[in-house]
Amino acid sequence: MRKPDGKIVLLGDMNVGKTSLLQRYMERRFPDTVSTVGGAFYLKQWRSFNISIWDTAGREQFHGLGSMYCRGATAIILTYDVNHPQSLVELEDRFLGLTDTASTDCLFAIVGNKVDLSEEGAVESREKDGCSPRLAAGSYMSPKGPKQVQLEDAVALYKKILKYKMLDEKDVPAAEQMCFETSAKTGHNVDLLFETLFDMVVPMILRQRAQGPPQTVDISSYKPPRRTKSGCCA
Ligand SMILES: Nc1nc2c(ncn2[C@@H]2O[C@H](COP(=O)(O)OP(=O)(O)OP(=O)(O)O)[C@@H](O)[C@H]2O)c(=O)[nH]1
Ligand SMILES: [Mg+2]
Repeated sequence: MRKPDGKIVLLGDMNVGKTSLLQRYMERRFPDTVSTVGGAFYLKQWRSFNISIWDTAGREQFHGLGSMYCRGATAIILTYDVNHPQSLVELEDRFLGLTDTASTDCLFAIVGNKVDLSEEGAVESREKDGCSPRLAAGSYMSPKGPKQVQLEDAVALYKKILKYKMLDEKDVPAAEQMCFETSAKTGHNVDLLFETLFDMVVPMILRQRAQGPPQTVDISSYKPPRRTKSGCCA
């Protein structure tokens, strides 16, 4: 198997929907999932490039593995559940530190999943199904509450990440471009998320290729200087 050209890693608390997002994108469906053990990956061919996408376990007991999965990552998707504010807090408290092993120019996307469970998301998906928005907005049809985490909260986290990584806002993609709200259930924004990242990862792969392999010293070709009589070691 050819070595992948780029690596994308999904991180985030358990139950936020990392596996579901990946399956929605790769398999075009929303199957029942079981909580991930360790990690698993898919290979995606994007143009002429092979990109590996790693799904990781959010459960605390697997936390130690996170930084291993992030090693050399070209992009990291930090995932939270828009209906659980604590899952956004966990991204900063528990997951950001795991990304220290990623590539130095690693991209970060912040993804709020399960928007279909909140009022706005629910109305949106019913509109798509042909229901009138007026009816759909009626309380008897919308037992769902408002979204608990706003997009601005994700944007604020993105800016904190830049600070943590000591990156300048003008050198990286804008927060508005890198914060997404998705639903693995309806497919809302899922293709947009992955394909935006693939398009951003490709120039990084090309840049890394142009720089060539890391500079190393070939000790097999090293010839020690010949000792002479006049030399101090003679
Ligand atoms: N309504 C709704 N449910 C979702 C969505 N995404 C995932 N779920 C459900 O949330 C639960 C957890 O989803 P997973 O994809 O297994 O979550 P995970 O982040 O991979 O969890 P770990 O593997 O334990 O880290 C499952 O019951 C999914 O069906 C979504 O967009 N909308
Ligand atoms: Mg999972």
